[in-house]
Amino acid sequence: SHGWGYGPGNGPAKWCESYPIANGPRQSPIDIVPGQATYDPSLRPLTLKYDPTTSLSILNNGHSFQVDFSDDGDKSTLTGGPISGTYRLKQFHFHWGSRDECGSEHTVSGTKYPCELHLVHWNTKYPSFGDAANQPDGLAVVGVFLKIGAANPNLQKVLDALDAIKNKGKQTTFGNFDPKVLLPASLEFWTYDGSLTTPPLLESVTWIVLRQPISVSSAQMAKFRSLLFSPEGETPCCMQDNYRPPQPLKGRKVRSSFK
Ligand SMILES: COc1ccc(N2C[C@H](O)c3cc(S(N)(=O)=O)sc3S2(=O)=O)cc1
Ligand SMILES: [Zn+2]
Repeated sequence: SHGWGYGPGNGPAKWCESYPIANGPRQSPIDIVPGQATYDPSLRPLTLKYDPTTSLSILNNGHSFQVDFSDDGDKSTLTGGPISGTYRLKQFHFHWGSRDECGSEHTVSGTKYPCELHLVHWNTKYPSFGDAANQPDGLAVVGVFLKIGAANPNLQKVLDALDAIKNKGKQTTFGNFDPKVLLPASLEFWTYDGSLTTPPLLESVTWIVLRQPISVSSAQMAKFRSLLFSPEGETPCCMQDNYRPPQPLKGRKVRSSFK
């Protein structure tokens, strides 16, 4: 079937046809304008406690690749920041461009980064991820920008696994990985109420976008682009430009954890 994607016929401009919430009041991503963000001293520091024994597998889902975590306990959690309660890590994935000048979903004063990491967490006040994903405070996604610079050794284990999941639907085991190694030194952040940036575009995400990027080399970016959107046996289609452009702010306030 003609499922959603990032091509001319099924890309972000068309998603509203099957997902009318695409034009909703709290869509993501957005352009973050630091000068218009409000410093909020009531925001607590972010606390990310990840246990490498919860990492399970790595999957090419046909629109990105994701590393999945076991979330049947509170071993890998997000607390603090703008959220109350405990959110469990479910998966992380990336969005990237066909070239180093584009690829991130959030932008900063219009600046695009070549890649953006999303760490997806769900609110344990709800019985399951699926329930949480349909609640206005159900999900919290930590966004991390990747900036071209020195090769990032902490990315290499993830990138080395990509040869095994080249095509849509391929999955392989991916144990003993601590996603904390993918975080920058500073956990200063911007936060705002938003949505999933892919269908079903649910408006259930508290976004927490870190101010400091991590590094990635151009060669490492080429590795991301070696993945395929297409299943084995179909015409190969490089996985790249899998990002949604910034959406209207519609009166939302962006808060910062820093002055
Ligand atoms: C209830 O229906 C569902 C709820 C959530 C999902 N997911 C898949 C999405 O692609 C998606 C996109 C995310 S992003 N780019 O961080 O905004 S996070 C995320 S997901 O893993 O939560 C699927 C079905
Ligand atoms: Zn994402």
